[in-house]
Amino acid sequence: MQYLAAKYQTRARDLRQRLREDRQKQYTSLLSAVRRIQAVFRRRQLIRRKKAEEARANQKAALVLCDFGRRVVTIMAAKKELSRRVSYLLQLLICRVAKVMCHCCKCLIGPSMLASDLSCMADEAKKVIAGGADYLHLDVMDGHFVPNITWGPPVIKHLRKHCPDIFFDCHMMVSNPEQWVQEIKDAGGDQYTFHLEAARDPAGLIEQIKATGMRVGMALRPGTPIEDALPWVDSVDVVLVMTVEPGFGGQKFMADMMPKVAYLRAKCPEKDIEVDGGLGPATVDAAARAGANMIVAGSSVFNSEVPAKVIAALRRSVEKLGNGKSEEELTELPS
Ligand SMILES: O=C(CO)[C@@H](O)[C@H](O)COP(=O)(O)O
Repeated sequence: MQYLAAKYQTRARDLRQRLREDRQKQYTSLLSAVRRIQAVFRRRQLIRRKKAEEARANQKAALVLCDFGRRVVTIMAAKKELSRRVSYLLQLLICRVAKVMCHCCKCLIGPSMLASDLSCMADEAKKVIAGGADYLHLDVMDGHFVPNITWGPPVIKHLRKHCPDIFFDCHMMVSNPEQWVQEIKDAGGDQYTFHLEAARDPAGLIEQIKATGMRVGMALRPGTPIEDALPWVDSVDVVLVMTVEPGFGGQKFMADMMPKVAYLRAKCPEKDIEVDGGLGPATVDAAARAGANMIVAGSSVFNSEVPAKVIAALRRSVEKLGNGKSEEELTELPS
């Protein structure tokens, strides 16, 4: 009996020992797997940080070059030695030579609902959300600041019920932007973009918008020089550079607005820069190269049989020409 008990005790001890060793082995291999994964993440983070630092250094040098070039061109244009168009082209060239590109701002695509079939706005919104839209661009027009009327807070409020999660970027083409801040917030707006040309007290308006918790956007008509916006750029979240005269969809993209975008990108490497008007797969490259990261597109998205394809094409352009991603890192085009 004693012999048997001793035998089983020894066996049980051996078994416990083996179990302990197995657990130890499993734990060690799990630990080394976790360490390997951590190392990969750390390496990726380092590469990303290095790229961002390089981009920032390039942009600083580019900014000095841009500033100098633009000053010369502006002085010449003021002395009527250069036409406005030639001066813009020269500025664009200066920005290009200065390699104002590659930023780390996330690419966001916002279909403009103005181009949708407004008799079934909610379904149209759901269609582009399913197609990969990052946000919806909602053009509020009052028939005074622009020669067209669209919708206001009540329509936005109803749309919000159908699309509870998507970001609403409200582009306020109105003469009195101070009047609608709270209404837009209450209707479900996430971003309030006012036109600098319409604001009586931009600093006060920016504070008013911020107090509601909405993101602040500042839009510029094509004729407004970028210099007019500089005092407010640091206080807003997004600068919207209009690439058509505001008021209507389906207009021709104004490539001569790109120096504004490039200049702004060089000055503010981390700011969201939005472009709006005439953007589609055929025109987006110029905007992406100049440094825009938020792309509003109406007709090109809603007139397409497959909006998801257009949205992906716009995104790829910004990722490639703006973020400097390699071919393998780009968003895949849907089949
Ligand atoms: O704000 C506006 C027009 O004022 C834009 O949002 C347009 O709605 C863009 O439409 P497409 O030019 O892309 O068709």
